[in-house]
Order: sequence, then C-alpha cells, then structure tokens
Amino acid sequence: MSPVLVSPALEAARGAMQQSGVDALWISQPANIRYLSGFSSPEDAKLLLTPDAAILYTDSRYALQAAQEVKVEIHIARSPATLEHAAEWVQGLKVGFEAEHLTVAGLDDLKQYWQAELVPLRRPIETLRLVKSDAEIAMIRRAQAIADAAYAEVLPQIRAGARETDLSLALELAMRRLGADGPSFETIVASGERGALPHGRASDKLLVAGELVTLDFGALIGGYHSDMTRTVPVGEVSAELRRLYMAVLDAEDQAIAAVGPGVRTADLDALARGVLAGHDLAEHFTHSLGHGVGLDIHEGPGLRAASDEVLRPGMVITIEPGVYLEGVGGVRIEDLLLITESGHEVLSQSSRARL
Ligand SMILES: CSCC[C@H](N)C(=O)N1CCC[C@H]1C(=O)O
Repeated sequence: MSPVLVSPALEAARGAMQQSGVDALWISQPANIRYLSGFSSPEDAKLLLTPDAAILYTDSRYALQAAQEVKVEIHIARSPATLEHAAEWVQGLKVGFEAEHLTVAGLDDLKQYWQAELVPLRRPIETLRLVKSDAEIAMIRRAQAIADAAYAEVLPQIRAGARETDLSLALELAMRRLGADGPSFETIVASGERGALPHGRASDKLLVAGELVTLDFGALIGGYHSDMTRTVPVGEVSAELRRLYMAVLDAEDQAIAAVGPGVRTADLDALARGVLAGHDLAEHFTHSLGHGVGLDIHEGPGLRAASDEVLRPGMVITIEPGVYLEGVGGVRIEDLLLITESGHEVLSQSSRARL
C-alpha cells in the first residue's frame, strides 16, 4: 500500500472523487496523470486513485524515470497485466473513469478485468486544473517569457523574401536555446492569403511586401504551455488590411479591458464579437475568443458563447480575436492573461504592431 499522500492535487482529486460519489478514479488523460503524479511521460501511463492508494502504471521503458519523478506508488507492467494488478484494488468498488478520454475498447477491457461498478465522469480532474497554483503560474510565466524573448530575436527576420518555415524554425530554435523543452504546438506562420487559415502551419511560401503575416506560437516548460499570436505587416500594407488589423486590435483591447474575476467567459466572447460586428467583420471571426492554458494548450475555461464558466483568480487564459477572409488574408492578435484578485495581468509582453 502506498503511503497516505498529501499532495494538494491528489487531495483535491480525492475530494472530487467523493463529490462524484465514486470510491476510486481511473485516470487516462495524459495531462491529468502528469498533474496528479508529476510523471513527465504520461502518454504511456495510467493512474489509479483510491482513498488510500495512488498507483502509477507505466512500462519498463520508464522504470527509472518514474522512480526519479514520481512520489506515488509505481507499478511497472503492460496491459493487461496492468489491469490485472489494478483489479485487486478496485474489487467491489465504484470506479469513476474519464468519459471523454477512455476509448470504447479501453472500457471493454476494464469491464473484462475488473469486478467493479464503472461510472463515467466528465472532466473530474480538468475542473481542478482550471485554477493554477503559484508553482504552475511560475512555469507558465517562464514559458511565456521565453516565447517573448524568441519573438524579439526573430522579429528582424520578418521581411519580404523570408520563408514561413524558416521563421517557424527560427522561433522554435530560439525558444529551445532560451530554455524551453520544445514548442507548445506546431508553430503557425501564415502570410498573405494563407492568413485566412486560422491553423495555417508554416509552409515554404515566401513573404511578399504588402502582406500581413500571422505568427502563433508558444514555449513548453515542465509540461506547461504558453500561447501568443502577433500579426505583422511586411512593409506597407493596403488600407483594407490595415482596417482588418485595427478592427481586431480594437476587439482585443476591449476584451482584455473587461477581463477580471467574476466575468462570464461567454460575455467576453460576445463583447469581442460585438466590437467586430461594429466593423462589419463579425462573420469573419470564426472561432472562439480564447481558452485556458496550462498542461494542455487548450483547456478550460473556454471563452465561447456556449460556456457557462466564470473567471476566477488563478486562471490563465488567452484573448485571441481574429478575422479570416478567403482570398484576402487574416489577422489574429493573441495575448496570455492571468486572472488576479483585482483584475488581470497580461503575461505576454511582446508589443503589437501599430499600423
Ligand atoms: C494548434 S494550437 C493553436 C493555438 C492557437 N493560439 C489557438 O488556440 N487558436 C488559433 C485559432 C483559434 C484558436 C483555436 O481555437 O485553436
């Protein structure tokens, strides 16, 4: 039996377990496993949490790494031996599982190997991750500072003739050199008409004078992400592109000014959409205003119409309005914000272009 664990995250998870009316939790979502155990290769692990045990299951490739990183009990095995071992712990219990992360085959396996009542739960651990601890905020702050520094290094290279992939590589190299474990996600560099692709991966296209280029990137440290976007003119741009840019800047400014504890995320999304409607651009804002950032690049709270979430101090969110016009291009400006007791702090420090 593992020692009684006092990690705040595990304690909170046990609280969530009780509230959901289950005796144990079977965790398969990688960021949730990392959050609860500290294991840095959670894609190849599972976690079982009972009232008096926490067991990380991983395979022999990670035996040493797990012993170095993890404070909970470790069991080295591959499925189905994993499930056979866990079966002894869950016998006769009500076991919650993550409905959004267990495959149909995974659930079949649990039914085959366990004599337990299986209870689907929605986001049992993600809910705990919404509000970050001071240590988590420090990691995200560092990741963002690295992304800002990398952007400052690469900015002079954003000029006519530069290749999108060279800019993405330069950003990723600079972030690694500055201490990142890697990029947060595949860096987006979308210039000219490609700017109409919200997730336009860097291509071999060369930047042309008169275009806008959107760069969306982040750094990863200790599993924590940062996320920011800048749209930059390549030389002089047309009055139409300038109009698009100023409209998005206006939407971002107004949304950021409204961010604070107690604010409904759906209201922020509506506010930004309203600003863009005032510029006749609402139909071109085709995604949500933003999202939480932490161990996952996209996590709660969602800043979208269908969300009923309310901002709380300690949440880290993006504000990222954008407009996308096929055949013309696009603009997105994104900053990373920490919700504080009195309002917010903008964590991303890079200046935005003023056209
Ligand atoms: C592939 S991760 C993309 C990160 C980016 N900052 C982002 O979150 N978005 C870009 C377009 C909208 C938004 C999204 O919802 O993906």
